[in-house]
Amino acid sequence: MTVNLRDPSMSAAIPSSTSYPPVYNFSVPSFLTLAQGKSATWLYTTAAIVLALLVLEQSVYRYKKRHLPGARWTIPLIGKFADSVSPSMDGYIKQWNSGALSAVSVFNIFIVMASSNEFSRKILNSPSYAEPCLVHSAKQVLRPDNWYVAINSPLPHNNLASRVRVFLTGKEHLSYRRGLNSLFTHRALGIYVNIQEVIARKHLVNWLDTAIKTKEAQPIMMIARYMNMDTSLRVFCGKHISEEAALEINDKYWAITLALELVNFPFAFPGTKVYKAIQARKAALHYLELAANRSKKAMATGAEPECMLDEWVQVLKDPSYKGRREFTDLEMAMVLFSFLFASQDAMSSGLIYAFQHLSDHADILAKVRAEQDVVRQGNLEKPLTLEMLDQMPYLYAVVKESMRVKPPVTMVPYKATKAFPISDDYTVPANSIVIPSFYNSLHDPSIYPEPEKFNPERWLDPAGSANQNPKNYILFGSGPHRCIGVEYAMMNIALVIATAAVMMDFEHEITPQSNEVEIIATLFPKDGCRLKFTPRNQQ
Ligand code: HEM
Repeated sequence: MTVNLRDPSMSAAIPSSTSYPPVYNFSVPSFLTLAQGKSATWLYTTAAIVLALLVLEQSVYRYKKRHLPGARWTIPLIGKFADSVSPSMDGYIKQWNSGALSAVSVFNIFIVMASSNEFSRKILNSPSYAEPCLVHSAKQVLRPDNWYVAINSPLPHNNLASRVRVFLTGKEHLSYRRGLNSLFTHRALGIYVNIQEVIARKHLVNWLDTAIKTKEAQPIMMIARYMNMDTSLRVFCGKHISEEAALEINDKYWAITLALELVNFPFAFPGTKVYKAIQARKAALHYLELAANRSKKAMATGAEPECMLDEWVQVLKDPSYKGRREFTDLEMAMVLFSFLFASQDAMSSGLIYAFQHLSDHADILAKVRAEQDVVRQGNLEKPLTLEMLDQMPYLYAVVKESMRVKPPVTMVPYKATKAFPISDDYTVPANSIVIPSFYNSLHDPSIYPEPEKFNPERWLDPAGSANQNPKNYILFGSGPHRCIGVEYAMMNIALVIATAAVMMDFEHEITPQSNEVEIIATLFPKDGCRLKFTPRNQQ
């Protein structure tokens, strides 16, 4: 991060009240002197107040920062706003490497960045001191009238009816989340894997068709995002959502990704990014609500669950289910939307880098294929099942390693709800943002020798340092808010690359931007990962 420090000596150049205003050599009409005298006083007062505020701003920053690494002075009013507008990986790495804890201020919001595994885990596992917090635009997109209020005001429980619950905190979060866990059981994943397989094949066939026509490499960024969205919507809603609706949600969802900047125009006026994102959310919620309604009707006929909604409706009907209660269509839709919100960018990033890593390492791709041949017993059309995936340790090592090298989510903002004594010599001031970062944990050379190297083998040795230090693999978070979709996410990325590996060959067109990272909510290769596909064995 570049530090554009304002020269502290500049404050000395501000004229003192004794030398200002300068004396002019012309006479002032008498009717103006009174007004001039008043405005001069007003000017002095304003200047004094501004100066006092600027001094106060610096003092508060210095007081909160104490000995932590970080700029000695904060840029008045905006702090490191410029860095947050166009974040760069190099900038973040510099910040993380400046210390296990470091300080930064943006628009007078005091931020403590934690880069070590110890401190990052401590933040994630200290719910009585810190809780997740979303950037302002995310609150607006996720419906400010629900989850945001849910966290900040002690409303009676039944008033929480139409809120996205996954970002709740404390006991309410725990009990709500326990209910959602039933959507990711082994039984449920068994239903999803069939859907994922069908959707992945459908999209990969389309990728191949286009490639055969154009005979050129194409960036997979947007087509992979679409595959991912289609998969999520089918897994969540099955046949209760139409092709057209899935397409519309996908088209509009990009507006949501683009709105997830740290700082956005504060009002959602038409034309602003946040406005477009809110329109996209409204469209998505409309279709998801319809799907919830259709699922309830289908399950009432005694049909077998075919998607996440069906599974949920079925579980809720079970008289022995502890968290049994009614969920409105809108409530269900909002939970599904929060899953989309939590997963679309992270999953797309994970998937795109998995393709990039595999196409850059022919030897590793060959091993993935060899494993596929064995488990599929030579039948490459054979649909994958959970049991088959369980027999693919190499494939899972590839997925795990790909996301270690390029973690989709590098940090998660939390807020200190009270003074948080994070270390022996530093207490995070109450109401500061405190950000656990994952990158250094995942690139620690003492745990992952040659950390930049894509080396799936490191996960195959149970006694190796990678497997011996599972706490370092903090990619999905830790503690009460750890990602609820871990298994599902791993399974989906594994399934897509396994299917792609058996269906086609892919060649990476390396450009000067291939190894540069673009941060759009999550990490992406700057050139969108340009791949040339050909049907396998038919080059
Ligand atoms: C590669 C894909 C994914 C990555 C890297 C990822 C990463 C994360 C991370 C880092 C967190 C925050 C954890 C914390 O604060 O300790 C999180 C939370 C969450 N994730 Fe994921 N995630 C992924 C996929 C998914 C999927 C597929 C779903 C759902 C279908 C999902 C749903 C959620 C939810 C609901 C939360 C909030 C949990 C809570 O507050 O209790 N994620 N994820």
